Amino acid sequence: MRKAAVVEAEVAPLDPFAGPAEEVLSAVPSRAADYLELTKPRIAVMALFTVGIGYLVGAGKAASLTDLFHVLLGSGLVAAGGSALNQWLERHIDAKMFRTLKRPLPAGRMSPLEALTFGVVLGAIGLAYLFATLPVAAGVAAAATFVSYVWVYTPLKTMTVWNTVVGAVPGALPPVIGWAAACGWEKPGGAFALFWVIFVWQLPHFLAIAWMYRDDYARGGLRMLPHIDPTGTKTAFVMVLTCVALIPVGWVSMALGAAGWLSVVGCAVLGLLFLREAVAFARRRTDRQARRVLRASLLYLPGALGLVLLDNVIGW
Ligand code: HEM
Ligand SMILES: CC(C)=CCC/C(C)=C/CC/C(C)=C/COP(=O)(O)OP(=O)(O)O
Repeated sequence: MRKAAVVEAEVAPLDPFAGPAEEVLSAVPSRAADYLELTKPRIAVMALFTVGIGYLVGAGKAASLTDLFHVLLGSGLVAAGGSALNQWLERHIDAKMFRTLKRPLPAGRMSPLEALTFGVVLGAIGLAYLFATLPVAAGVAAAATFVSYVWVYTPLKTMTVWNTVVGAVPGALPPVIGWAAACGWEKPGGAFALFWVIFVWQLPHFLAIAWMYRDDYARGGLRMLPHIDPTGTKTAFVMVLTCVALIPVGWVSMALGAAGWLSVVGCAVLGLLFLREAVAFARRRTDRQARRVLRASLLYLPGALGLVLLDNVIGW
């Protein structure tokens, strides 16, 4: 009995914000819940938030609810399809890791063909929808996101610790999809500013996760930085360095025409709060502190991007 309780504790995912959303998910009929799980809904929601910010900042006063709807729907389908294909490709790896073994494929609740079909159909419909309704640049950016996430980043996870830097490219492209939906190929400076914020943000975000699940990743044969850094000093160093790089993002965004003074000050404050958690991790490299860094990352991103949007709305 005691042993079962210990295994259950190991299997349970470390969820920074476990709460009512879990209850809602578990209330959904299991077939639908399996399809939903295949789309990694929480990451998708945050990614769509960044798509929306990209569109609204890019479009400015010319923003239209119709185009916002088109870009969110098309990107949502592409993101969902990409996540399903990521899980299809990694089904054998996911079966070896406690965090992922309850997913529909490793748990045997869904066949690989079903997941593959679901991923291809959603991805294709999403891309076709974006090309049909918005400037071609939006479809191109979404296709680049899809291909680099599924076919470049995912296979690299077992090959090199640099996979995280590669994975940060598709992670940072969603605001570019939004921007491209508004501006096409024009005014790329603002799109670059948003790309940069999210690119850099992902490194401390994921290194916290990689540290918490380092044994699990090793079991799955995935090469993450803690794998070659058992003491955590390198992981902490990169985490601190990338949090420092987040402090001037508001200023860079202003210089590139995507934000104003509110973002300069606000992003610096948010960056310092994030940095404080990373520095605490550098001092005490515990799972508990890594989880605090993850939680800080999940507060930083909506906060910083929300400020950038507010700055733009004030300027309209
Ligand atoms: C290199 C890129 C990234 C990697 C490898 C990564 C990986 C992960 C993993 C493995 C989790 C689950 C943590 C857990 O089970 O406790 C997670 C959580 C999360 N990630 Fe990321 N992520 C990346 C980028 C992003 C991006 C671009 C976004 C959205 C803009 C995002 C949003 C989230 C959110 C909202 C959560 C918390 C929800 C959840 O636990 O499912 N991540 N990330
Ligand atoms: C079109 C559009 C909006 C696309 C979204 C692209 C996006 C948000 C990519 C996320 C990047 C990423 C590497 C996430 C999770 O890692 P993982 O897949 O390694 O996580 P896992 O270990 O849970 O499988």
